[in-house]
Amino acid sequence: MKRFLIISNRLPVQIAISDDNIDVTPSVGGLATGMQSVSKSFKSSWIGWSGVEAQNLSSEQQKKVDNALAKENCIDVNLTEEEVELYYEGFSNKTIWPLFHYFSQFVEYEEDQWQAYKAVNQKFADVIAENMEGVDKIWVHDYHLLLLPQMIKERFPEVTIGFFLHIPFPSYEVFRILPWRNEIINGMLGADLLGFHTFDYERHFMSSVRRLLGYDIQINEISLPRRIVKVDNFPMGIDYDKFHDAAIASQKKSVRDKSEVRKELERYYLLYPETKFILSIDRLDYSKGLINRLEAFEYFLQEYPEYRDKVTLVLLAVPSRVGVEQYQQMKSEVDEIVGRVNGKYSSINRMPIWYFYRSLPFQNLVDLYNYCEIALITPIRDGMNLVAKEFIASKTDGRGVLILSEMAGASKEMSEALIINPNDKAQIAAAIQTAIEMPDEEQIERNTILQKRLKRYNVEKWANDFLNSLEKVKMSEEIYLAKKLTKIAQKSLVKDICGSDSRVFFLDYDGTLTGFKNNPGHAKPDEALYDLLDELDANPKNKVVLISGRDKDTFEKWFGHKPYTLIVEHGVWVRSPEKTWQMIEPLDDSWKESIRSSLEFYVDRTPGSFIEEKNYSLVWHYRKSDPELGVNRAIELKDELTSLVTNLNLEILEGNKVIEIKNRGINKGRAAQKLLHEFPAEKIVAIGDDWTDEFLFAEIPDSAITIKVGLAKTIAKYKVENVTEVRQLLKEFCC
Ligand SMILES: O=P(O)(O)OC[C@H]1O[C@H](O[C@H]2O[C@H](CO)[C@@H](O)[C@H](O)[C@H]2O)[C@H](O)[C@@H](O)[C@@H]1O
Ligand SMILES: O=c1ccn([C@@H]2O[C@H](COP(=O)(O)OP(=O)(O)O)[C@@H](O)[C@H]2O)c(=O)[nH]1
Ligand SMILES: [Mg+2]
Repeated sequence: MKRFLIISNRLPVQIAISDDNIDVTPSVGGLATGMQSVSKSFKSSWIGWSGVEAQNLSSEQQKKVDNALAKENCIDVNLTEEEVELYYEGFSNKTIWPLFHYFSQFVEYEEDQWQAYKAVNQKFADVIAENMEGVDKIWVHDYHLLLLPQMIKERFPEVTIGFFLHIPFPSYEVFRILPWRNEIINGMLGADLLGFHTFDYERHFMSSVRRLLGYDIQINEISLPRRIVKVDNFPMGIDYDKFHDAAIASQKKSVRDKSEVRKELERYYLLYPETKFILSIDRLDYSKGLINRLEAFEYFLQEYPEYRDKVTLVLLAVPSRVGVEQYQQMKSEVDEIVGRVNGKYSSINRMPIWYFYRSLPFQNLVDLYNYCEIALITPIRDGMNLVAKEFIASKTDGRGVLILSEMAGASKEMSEALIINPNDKAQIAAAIQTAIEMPDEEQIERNTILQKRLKRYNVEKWANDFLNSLEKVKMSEEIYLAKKLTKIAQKSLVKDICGSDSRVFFLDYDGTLTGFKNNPGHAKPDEALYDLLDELDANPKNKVVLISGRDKDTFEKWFGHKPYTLIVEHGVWVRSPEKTWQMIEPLDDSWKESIRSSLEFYVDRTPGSFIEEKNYSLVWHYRKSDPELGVNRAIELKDELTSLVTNLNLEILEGNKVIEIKNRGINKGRAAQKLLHEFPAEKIVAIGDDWTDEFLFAEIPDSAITIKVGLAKTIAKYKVENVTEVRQLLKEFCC
């Protein structure tokens, strides 16, 4: 049976060494808690860091660590103290983490941290390489390992790679700040499937790909020169039943078996039955918005004095990344505010904030979720936030109110919560009051909907969805590659062609014989191309037909002196060798003025775009424009032209970053048919890259050898990857 590998910086268990004892404890944080449930239900090994700095270990201890991890199906990537400092605390948590959470003021740009980041990603690739036996799929997680997909793809091109980002992907305007932005995007594009929590993160990523690398994107697929990468959003779920069942079981426990937390909460409640517990749980991280939460709570106590004796904020801050300065600073700030609020609003018996700086075992956590009436979750930015989901799952009688920041990925799926802006103290305070006063029926109504969704789209479903998509990507990749011209097929084509007595070669120009340039006028034929076409044409058995959307004057300039047949403007004009240009059929151009004014309006509003005028068509080019603006404007323009073109008997042709308006019914297929009528040939070859070439493939006889350049969908029989391969093939047809 095939194995698959899960890769993340932090393993689901953490190792602590004291004297000769090895302590294995579950890791804290959404990735580990969520994926832990997943890894148990699949046959997989998990590769990551155990939390121990390797150079402190004797070989005896390392052996013990490895054994302890092996029991959990985990494999250790040793990190040295220096690597932890530069790669984990450094580039991961001082550069990417703050930048991707929009804290650009905290971002460090240190070359040595970047170098360490690359080296550790490579180290992960090495450990993966040692464990590849029987592996056909690898699922890489999170921002520590953004370069890893490409590193694996280079070494193991056959293996299918999925990548999931657990934190936000920022808007391009923020991402572009990073000096190493291109390397990072390219690293991620080594994956076959890229997953994000929300559609917003996905579209931010796509925008960066478009702007930085200029790749073509069709809805959620990116066409790389040799591969397709699929991008989608998969909002991570939780192990719903685990929380829900544990909460039910806990309620049934006898006093003796109850957790300390539960006993404490119950005792307090007996004394002060009017108390509402407001729960706040997260890692102590500036992205989680602890400061603004505490300030909003303080504001609430100040502005709503009637509630002072009726609320207690249970604040659980889990220690995290304590080696990073901002985290240390924040700890002091939190301590200070908690002190201030408690100092100001405590009475002899009551303290408004119960503050814990530690992590709690699962059962205590569930009891907190289950017992506290309100959860106050106010991150400034958060990839997802599983705590919000766990709180709702642990509500056994449907009561409970969730106050959730609109900046958490989870808010996209949890609109039944009270959604707040984490920077708006007054709004948060008002939400606390609403939560306290919310009637039970309303709480139950909201939570029933939330619970149903969380139970259905749980973490297992999330992982299955991701892995199924990964499987499909593999399949569609196979379909894409299915038409790829193999060496064997090529040999037999060449044999076929060379054994025949007459052949016609229909060759598209841009994207087929030459690569694209920003300015179409610069995509001139080079000497090697002239030589190749001359050689092909020299054989009297061959007829070379260049068939293009280009205008007549350009082709006259470039190929007028050559003895090839030229068909231009998608089939308006033909020029046979040693003859003059002829119109294939009579056409009208009186419509141009009315269309031109529409196009000019778009040129004015779309910097970088321009109009190309041909004899019987007008073309709006947007290759040099902002890619997203260009696509949007193209949609608008098409929309605007639709009614105009029908009345004028025109049609719109959408090509590669161009929109062309021309007389209806004129296309390369029709022109090729006419030519074949005059010059029937034993063998017909047609090569093209654009979808306008699909007309050509469709209209010529079924026996023709049709070849698409690139990976896109086609009715052609074969695909080649690029201009170089086209030229190599034509060279072989010179026989
Ligand atoms: O490993 P640490 O440095 O101790 O940090 C803990 C984890 O924090 C981050 O969690 C994120 O993943 C959650 C699940 O997808 C998501 O709900 C949350 O919004 C994210 O912040 C981090 O992404 C993990 O890699 C860390 O292990
Ligand atoms: O003492 C604690 C507090 C929290 N958690 C877990 O830590 C995770 C936090 O994930 P979240 O997505 O909310 O944020 P992250 O810390 O990953 O940014 C949740 O699954 C919690 O159950 C835990 O294991 N022990
Ligand atoms: Mg072309």
